[in-house]
Amino acid sequence: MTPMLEMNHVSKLYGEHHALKDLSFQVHEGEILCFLGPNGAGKSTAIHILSTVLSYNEGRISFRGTRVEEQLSHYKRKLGIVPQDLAIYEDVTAEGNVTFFASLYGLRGDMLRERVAEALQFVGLYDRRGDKPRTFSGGMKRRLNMACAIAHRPEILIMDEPTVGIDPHSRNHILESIRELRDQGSTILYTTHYMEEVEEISTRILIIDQGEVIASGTKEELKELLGDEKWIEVELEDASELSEERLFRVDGVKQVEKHDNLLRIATVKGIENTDKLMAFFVNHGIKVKHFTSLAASLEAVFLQLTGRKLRD
Ligand SMILES: Nc1ncnc2c1ncn2[C@@H]1O[C@H](COP(=O)(O)OP(=O)(O)OP(=O)(O)O)[C@@H](O)[C@H]1O
Repeated sequence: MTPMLEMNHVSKLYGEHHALKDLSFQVHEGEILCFLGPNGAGKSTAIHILSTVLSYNEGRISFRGTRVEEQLSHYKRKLGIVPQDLAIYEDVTAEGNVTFFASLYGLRGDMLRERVAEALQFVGLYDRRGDKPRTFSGGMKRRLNMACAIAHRPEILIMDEPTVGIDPHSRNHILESIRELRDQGSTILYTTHYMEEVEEISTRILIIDQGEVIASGTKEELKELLGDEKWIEVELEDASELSEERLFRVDGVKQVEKHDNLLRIATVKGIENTDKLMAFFVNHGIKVKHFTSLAASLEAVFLQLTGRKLRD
């Protein structure tokens, strides 16, 4: 089946720096595809290129099999974009904001009024439609930002970290709205560095690091990459005396990543090695500040693939 949207071997350079390196992926109809990656991974760059506000150096982007550049105005009408930075007018009512953006997509008359009301209801701001965003909380502004992007019923909704720094109520509202939109037939591309959100809403995930896709799949498929590994995180008071080589003598230790006084140790799942690891530090007179066993999470997958945490 032809993918809805496709990036093929796209590279983006800032001077000598590759923000995207030969990035390829497909977005299929009806999915919630989440881009997960640390700050600077290239998520926003990819989103800006797909939104057509940023050029790229190499590669090809297609919408339903045809190059985007060959159908630019048609493609743009199918898009809904929720940018990372708020794009709303603080001194125009909520209704005025949504009306303005929806009319840019060609909606007029009764249809425009209906869709604006529907979008405001959808994000839970209908009762505040006559108020100006300057009186809104950060979460309400984010929800209004979303209403502006959905009133014209886009086929594909692109959201760039839409929940950064907002209250839990608005965050939950946005996440629930995304699932509902998908149930109504929309396709969603969502970027975040919050793995909890990815766990909650994704139907598929692309893990991006340093401008490259390093893994993709459903969360279950990605967790299978962990195989028989279990990660343990240990914070030491002073790791300068630690011999990493000796750690490998502890049964089950497969990999050790050291960042100052923080150790991340990959061990074989099932071997009861936490006691032995603790004993190792005690026997070597190394004080342990924290000792945590990491759950089989997307964070652990990222750690296994890169040796770093998502938010290092
Ligand atoms: N205008 C620019 N000029 C130079 N370098 C840039 C520019 N925009 C982004 N970069 C670099 O490109 C890389 C990718 O940045 P990008 O903003 O796409 O990452 P991101 O994954 O969206 O991160 P964040 O979560 O912080 O938004 C980073 O190394 C960044 O420093």
